[in-house]
Amino acid sequence: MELLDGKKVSNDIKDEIAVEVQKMKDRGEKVPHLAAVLVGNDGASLTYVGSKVKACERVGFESTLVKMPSTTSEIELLTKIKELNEDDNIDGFIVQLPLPPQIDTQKVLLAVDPDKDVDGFHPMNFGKMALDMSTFIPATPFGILELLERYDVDTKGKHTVVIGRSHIVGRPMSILMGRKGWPGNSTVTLTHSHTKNITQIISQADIVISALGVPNFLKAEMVKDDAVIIDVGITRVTDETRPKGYKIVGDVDFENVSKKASHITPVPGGVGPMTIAMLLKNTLLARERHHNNKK
Ligand SMILES: Nc1nc2c(c(=O)[nH]1)N[C@@H](CN(C=O)c1ccc(C(=O)N[C@@H](CCC(=O)O)C(=O)O)cc1)CN2
Repeated sequence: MELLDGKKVSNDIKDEIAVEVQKMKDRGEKVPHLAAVLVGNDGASLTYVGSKVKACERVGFESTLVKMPSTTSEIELLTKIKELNEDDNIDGFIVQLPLPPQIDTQKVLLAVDPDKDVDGFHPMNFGKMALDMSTFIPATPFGILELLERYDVDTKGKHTVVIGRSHIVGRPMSILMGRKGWPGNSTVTLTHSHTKNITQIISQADIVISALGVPNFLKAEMVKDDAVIIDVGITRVTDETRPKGYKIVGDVDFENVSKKASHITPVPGGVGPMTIAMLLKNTLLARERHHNNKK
């Protein structure tokens, strides 16, 4: 079994990006600037935006964290997005999800300027992705593709089973794995809560990508020998013995599934850190496009 070490690969990617940023500085160019909008004080979201800001510092990007109270109205958030769209200093920005219930997430995602949409969630970018056009690919699926590529995992003609059809992971992942090229050229089954015979389908998969958010859902007896296992589940489970009072658990029973798998991502340290690294890659792309458009 080979571990798909997202922590290591994400550090490699950050080092590569830092080199590009240094080149920009040497040419006297402005460095990329990412803004992150956080509405409310959900603990996990605070951790994730904190990691995004820290990652920006590490590679030499500028960053701006916009914190808004959990009582923020939809119009207040849309006004802030308009400001960020119009701010020439900001190359790309994200609105951390999930949003509080009084805000319509779809309206918010539609309001983001597609050229600054480094999350790749705007329908324009999502559509371009589905049509194989150059665009911002959502960071988590993008990170999974990068891991498969860097570990030279063969995806051509393989049966990939994606578990979960969220707009952030499952849906884009299913499109990307079926695309022409590599990683891709896979035959994809997208499964969800209404899928019949899901265990039978999973047992036929060469590659399983689980984005369900149910701790230890995927057991060893459900997967075939030598399957590639990608665990996107990140659930916080109370554990008083830990300094933070919780531990992070994936969808996969790692201890037993790893004995059967050819490749597997750990949780933590797998797909999560890759999400941050690929957001930086998208921001670098946004900066380059922004710079070229100004010429
Ligand atoms: N606007 C967005 N919102 C959300 C996204 C997103 O891509 N854009 N994805 C997730 C959360 N997410 C990034 O925002 C994210 C999740 C997990 C990690 C990560 O590094 N996890 C660590 C564990 C960290 C911990 O909780 O202590 C790991 O797996 O090793 C990074 C980013 C939903 N919202």
